[in-house]
Amino acid sequence: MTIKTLDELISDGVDNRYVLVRSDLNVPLADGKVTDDGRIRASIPTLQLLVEHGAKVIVMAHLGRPKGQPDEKYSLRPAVDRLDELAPFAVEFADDVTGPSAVERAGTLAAGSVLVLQNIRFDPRETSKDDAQRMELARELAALTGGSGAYVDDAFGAVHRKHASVYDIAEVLPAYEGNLVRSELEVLSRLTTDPAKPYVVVLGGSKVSDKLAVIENLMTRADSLLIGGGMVFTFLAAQGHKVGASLLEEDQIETVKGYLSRGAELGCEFVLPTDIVVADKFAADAEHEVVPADAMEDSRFGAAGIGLDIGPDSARTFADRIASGATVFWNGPMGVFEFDAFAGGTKAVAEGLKQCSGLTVVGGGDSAAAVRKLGFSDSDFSHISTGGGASLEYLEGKELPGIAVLDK
Ligand SMILES: Nc1ncnc2c1ncn2[C@@H]1O[C@H](COP(=O)(O)OP(=O)(O)OP(=O)(O)O)[C@@H](O)[C@H]1O
Ligand SMILES: O=C(O)[C@H](O)COP(=O)(O)O
Repeated sequence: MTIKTLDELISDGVDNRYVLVRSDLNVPLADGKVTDDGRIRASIPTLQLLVEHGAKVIVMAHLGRPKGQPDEKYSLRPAVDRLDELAPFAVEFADDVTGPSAVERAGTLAAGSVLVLQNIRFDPRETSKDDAQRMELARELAALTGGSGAYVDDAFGAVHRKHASVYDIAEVLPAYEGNLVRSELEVLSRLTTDPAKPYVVVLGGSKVSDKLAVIENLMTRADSLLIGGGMVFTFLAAQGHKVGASLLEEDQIETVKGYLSRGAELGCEFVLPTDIVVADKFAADAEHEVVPADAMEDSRFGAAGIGLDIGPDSARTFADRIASGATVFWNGPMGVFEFDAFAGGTKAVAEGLKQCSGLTVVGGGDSAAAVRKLGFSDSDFSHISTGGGASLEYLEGKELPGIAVLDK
């Protein structure tokens, strides 16, 4: 690979030059306030370096999945306010993408200043499947730099998206890899190239079918795969157990059966929970009880019971396995951690990673938010990835468009 680095851009000289940076400021919000600012913090070092070297920095970022038009609910304003609070430099905001506000503010931007554009996904061309549409937007974005700027991709969380601000822009302006993208790739490559053994992978969360593909790839590398969260029930169903009203992807049961037998052939052990916390409803104040994983419908809620966390015995087993791993990758909460009663499994897994002396990597927006919400700090782990889907697609061995284009 011959990807140009941020250091190369800096040494070429950025003083008084426009640099368009793609950052991932896609953070969770509640009541208009940022509830986990991990991604914002992670985006600061690259911006700061450019500011210190006198660049005129224009940041492109998205928040959520608006439908290609302005929608106040998805305004980047709260994320930008938080960036302004945290960063050692002032941050301006344009309330459109390439409209009059962006053009005016970019035109008057001083050297060593940062301007963030409104949610790039307010423009339907950003995510368009039509190459010409995306390229048209990319050219408008490049025009904000007077046509002679540079592009830096620092949005690791979005490198798996073939979007105008991630992909096409790199064909219009000289393109460089931001330091966040570089450090993420460095750590993740240690999970795919000769990881120290035992290599333990912990998967949970609710996006079951998204994560099944990663299992296929990791089975050939990991020594054990610990399965929790909403994924568990498709695995338990594949073993012939009833799972009540829990999250279940019936059309994936056959695939999972295949994984279970292939895992055994490859020497990759699937570790499933032996007990489950079953509730009467999906709510913080739900009635709940712990039942064996192979007899979920024996709870007092019968077939209406919903599995919302792994049980305490499973949590202990998982934590012990994790603590004695040499390489651990974790994606996806073990239960509905947003409700205190169902956060036990996630907390135990995070504790296991904290105790582990090997390489510990947490990937996934919700997983990162979960560990912080549960009182853990970034220093309890070797690395908390800012990428959810991006880190999974990397581990699946898929080509990441945002990286591939930097190598063109
Ligand atoms: N048993 C369960 N039933 C239903 N939902 C669950 C269960 N266990 C965990 N979840 C939910 O899974 C969600 C997180 O899943 P997700 O797959 O999005 O995780 P992630 O990969 O860390 O996040 P992201 O995709 O944002 O990077 C949480 O909101 C949690 O409440
Ligand atoms: O949250 C993420 O994983 C990234 O910000 C990408 O967001 P997306 O899945 O909406 O493209």
